[in-house]
Amino acid sequence: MTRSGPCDVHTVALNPAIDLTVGLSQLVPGEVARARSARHDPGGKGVNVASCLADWGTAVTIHGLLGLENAARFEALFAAKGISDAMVRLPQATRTNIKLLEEGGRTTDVNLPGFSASARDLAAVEASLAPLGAGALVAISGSQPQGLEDEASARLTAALTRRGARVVLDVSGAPLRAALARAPDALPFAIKPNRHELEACLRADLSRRADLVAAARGLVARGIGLVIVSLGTEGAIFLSAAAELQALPMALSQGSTVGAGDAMVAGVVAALAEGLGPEALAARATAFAVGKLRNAGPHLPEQGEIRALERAVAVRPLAEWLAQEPGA
Ligand SMILES: O=P(O)(O)OC[C@H]1O[C@](O)(CO)[C@@H](O)[C@@H]1O
Repeated sequence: MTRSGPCDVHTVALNPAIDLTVGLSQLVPGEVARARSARHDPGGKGVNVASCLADWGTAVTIHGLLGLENAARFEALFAAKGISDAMVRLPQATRTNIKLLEEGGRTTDVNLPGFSASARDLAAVEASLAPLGAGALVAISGSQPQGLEDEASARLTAALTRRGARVVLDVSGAPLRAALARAPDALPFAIKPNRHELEACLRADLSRRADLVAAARGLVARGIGLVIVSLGTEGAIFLSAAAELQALPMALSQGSTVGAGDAMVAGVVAALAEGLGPEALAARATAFAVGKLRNAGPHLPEQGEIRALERAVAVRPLAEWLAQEPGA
């Protein structure tokens, strides 16, 4: 595997998780379910992003917080994939999140709150990111542990942005709202909410395409370089000052959808690191997400398969998608 990338690439996971994926024929709430299979994978958004980037051949360092009690599973992943480990250890256990995967691919996630962290722990993560400035690309992903202020990810983003790093931020809820409330010189370079997360953050109904696009354009006008909204089987929209695009994946395989969004973030980071233009970036990000569906755990298929998927992604002007409002 070739290592590539003129940029210095990093990810941040403040609240990683071991994903316990339980295979069931069907989930019926309130009834006893007999599991057909179970597997444990090191996960959490920042871990998944780092793992997919490493599979692609990008040299990557992971930062954030990790429970000392069950760190071995993560350390084994980092060692196997050559991921540089700069995570701060807490004398606790990393959470286990439950993924109930039914035949046909429908997944129900039960995400636990995880360990508690303090302002001092966040300061230790900030210290590990302190050397990063211009030339660095940093993906900050996932929820924040209990004990940290809603501002935690926004604060890391602001410091990195002010030093000239580009931050790709994939958080939701109050942490996303806090990051978007910042002054233009402290905003992330890119965000990737799904439609529901953007609606919750902006407290707006964005079910109509026109409203969704207007909201995304508003964020670009405020100074976010790249706004990506993921739309499940409808693909994703990509808006920047340079281009407005929709990328539509080919027929999807029926694997667990867990981590597909993280793979998309990894694809965005890989594309930015390689200096790809907007169309190629949209195709790369979508191919990573589709490729991830084919694999259990935080793993991408090999490069050749991703490049074939990339060629099969349909990227078109956003105006075409906008003109086809369902029910209009
Ligand atoms: O940090 P959150 O929002 O609780 O999400 C964590 C979950 O998301 C995933 O990263 C998938 O996106 C899982 O690996 C993990 O269990």
